[in-house]
Amino acid sequence: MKLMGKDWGYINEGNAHIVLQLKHTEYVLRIIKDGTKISDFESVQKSVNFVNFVMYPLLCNSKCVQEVINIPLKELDELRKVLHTVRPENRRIKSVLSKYAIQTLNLTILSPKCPTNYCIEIKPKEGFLASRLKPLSKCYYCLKQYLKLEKSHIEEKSSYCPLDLFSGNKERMKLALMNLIDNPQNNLKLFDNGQVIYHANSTKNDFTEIIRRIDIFHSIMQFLEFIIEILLKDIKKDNDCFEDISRGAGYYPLKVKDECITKTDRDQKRFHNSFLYKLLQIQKLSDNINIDVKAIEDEGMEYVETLVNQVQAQNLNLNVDQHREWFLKSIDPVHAALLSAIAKDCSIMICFSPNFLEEFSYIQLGTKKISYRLSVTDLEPKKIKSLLKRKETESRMIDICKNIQSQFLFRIQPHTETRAKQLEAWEQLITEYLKNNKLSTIDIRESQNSPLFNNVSINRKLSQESILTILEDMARSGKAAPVDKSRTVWEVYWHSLDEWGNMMYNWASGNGMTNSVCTLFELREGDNTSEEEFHGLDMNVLVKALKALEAKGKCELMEFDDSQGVKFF
Ligand SMILES: O=P(O)(O)O[C@@H]1[C@@H](OP(=O)(O)O)[C@H](OP(=O)(O)O)[C@H](O)[C@H](OP(=O)(O)O)[C@H]1OP(=O)(O)O
Ligand SMILES: Nc1ncnc2c1ncn2[C@@H]1O[C@H](COP(=O)(O)OP(=O)(O)OP(=O)(O)O)[C@@H](O)[C@H]1O
Repeated sequence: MKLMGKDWGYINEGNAHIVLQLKHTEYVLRIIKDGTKISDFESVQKSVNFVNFVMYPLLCNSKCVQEVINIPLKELDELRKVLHTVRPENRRIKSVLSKYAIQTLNLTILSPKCPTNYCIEIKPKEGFLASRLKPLSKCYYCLKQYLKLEKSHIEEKSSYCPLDLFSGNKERMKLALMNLIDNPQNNLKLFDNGQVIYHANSTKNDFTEIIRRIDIFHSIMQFLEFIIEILLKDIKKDNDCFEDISRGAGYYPLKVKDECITKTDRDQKRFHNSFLYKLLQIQKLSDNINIDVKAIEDEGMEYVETLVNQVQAQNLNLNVDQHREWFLKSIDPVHAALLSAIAKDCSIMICFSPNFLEEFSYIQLGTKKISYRLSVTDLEPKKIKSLLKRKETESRMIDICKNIQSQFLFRIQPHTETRAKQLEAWEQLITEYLKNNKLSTIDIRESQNSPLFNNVSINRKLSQESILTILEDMARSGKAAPVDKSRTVWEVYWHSLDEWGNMMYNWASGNGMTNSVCTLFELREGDNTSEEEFHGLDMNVLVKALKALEAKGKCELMEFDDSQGVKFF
């Protein structure tokens, strides 16, 4: 069948749109999948205006040409039937198509004039560690991998981390892209003249074969350098700046890490005029904004018109730095969070061709000039309720991650580096627990009754043998010592003996107590020390700390008939 008199082909689809290319033209149709609510012309037009006048200018320097098209109902019905056979099964659940479609540039091709067009699509996701996730040191994408695994949406966790891609550090960016190639999921695709040739089920060998077949790059590494160059390029100098990147070679080893690396700023700032940095800035608009989304009652789409009206009434060009900064500062925080949500879910499309075309930017590769265009898709407005959904997803992911982290804690790891991290985590847990409960001893035989070592909520106990391993490790750095020969009862020093001694000495000298005698009872339980950290300290630890102070000549311990005392000098 033809679509509005044109040959067409299926490109791909997401949750909300099916994208069809209109062959021999430079356009695609983004067919809207209708849910319970049928799209009306006015709302589709508002959404298109929002992309044209707000989202696209915020992110790209070129002009966006989206328009609303009316598909004849007869064609739409036929299209639905034909599409059924080409759509992936997991997407077929939504099959009501709107008669209003969005016509826009085909971003998988540079131009229908080029016989060969390639495109890489990257859905980069959130490129920074959101404040709420900092305690876990895991970014949103990496956390969501646990959730996807739990729901069997993926078979294997990806090692891709958006923080690497957005770091501005070229080596880390290569690592990010390599990890995407290894496990692309819905974050990486390659197209050849609009046909997907690399997708979620492809393997790295397929990628090697594709790069060989494309016959532009001499290795995957060189291809990645080409992509990185485009992502970091100063968009203001787009047409006159080119670089020879033909040195690309070598293999960057894939690393496995269990924390997302946040150290980026210095590199990122060097690229403040790049597309990647602009995208990150919009994504970051949501951080540190605490919005009570539940309190917002409307359908949550009014902002679409409000923002377009503001841009038009004030004649703003959001390509221009000053206009953009002013605009972003002046808008409602909820609206800023919505812009951020869109930027966190968009796709970067880089199409390129070995057929040089003057009207496009290019990268010099040895003697070849590779024309390209960088663009973004999926910039449609999101509903306010998607902010709420995200908050809930975050909370679930935090719980899953905490569970996994504590399960990991309960089996002492054999691998030296992992084991060292695990012991460190346990030492911290033990000291904090004892400190909060004003305790100083652990009896290993009774440990199974302690909530510290017996986590009922996840049904995990730490074995007596493992507890001994941890305490022995703490003893090596003077943070614990066995009390008995069988090494079952241990004193744990959440401050070292020296630190305790100094605290008592400072208290005595600060309160005019030097050269006079006070009993250990007064020191430990008297009203004068009730505000001090050593108040209530275990008697054995207190005496040991005073003995260490005595050895330094700063006090003298004394025995009376029925009690002990100390004189500070
Ligand atoms: O927030 P996330 O990470 O769950 O993103 C959703 C995407 O999941 P994924 O990229 O696979 O993690 C999700 O992608 P998929 O459909 O899984 O390919 C959609 O992009 C969804 O957007 P919308 O609600 O349809 O507008 C996205 O939802 P929102 O951007 O509306 O939150
Ligand atoms: N203008 C375009 N030109 C060519 N291909 C496109 C274009 N826009 C989107 N695509 C392709 O179609 C896919 C689906 O489009 P898009 O991401 O816009 O759908 P969506 O349903 O809005 O996504 P989501 O699931 O994130 O809501 C994209 O991942 C991309 O591969």
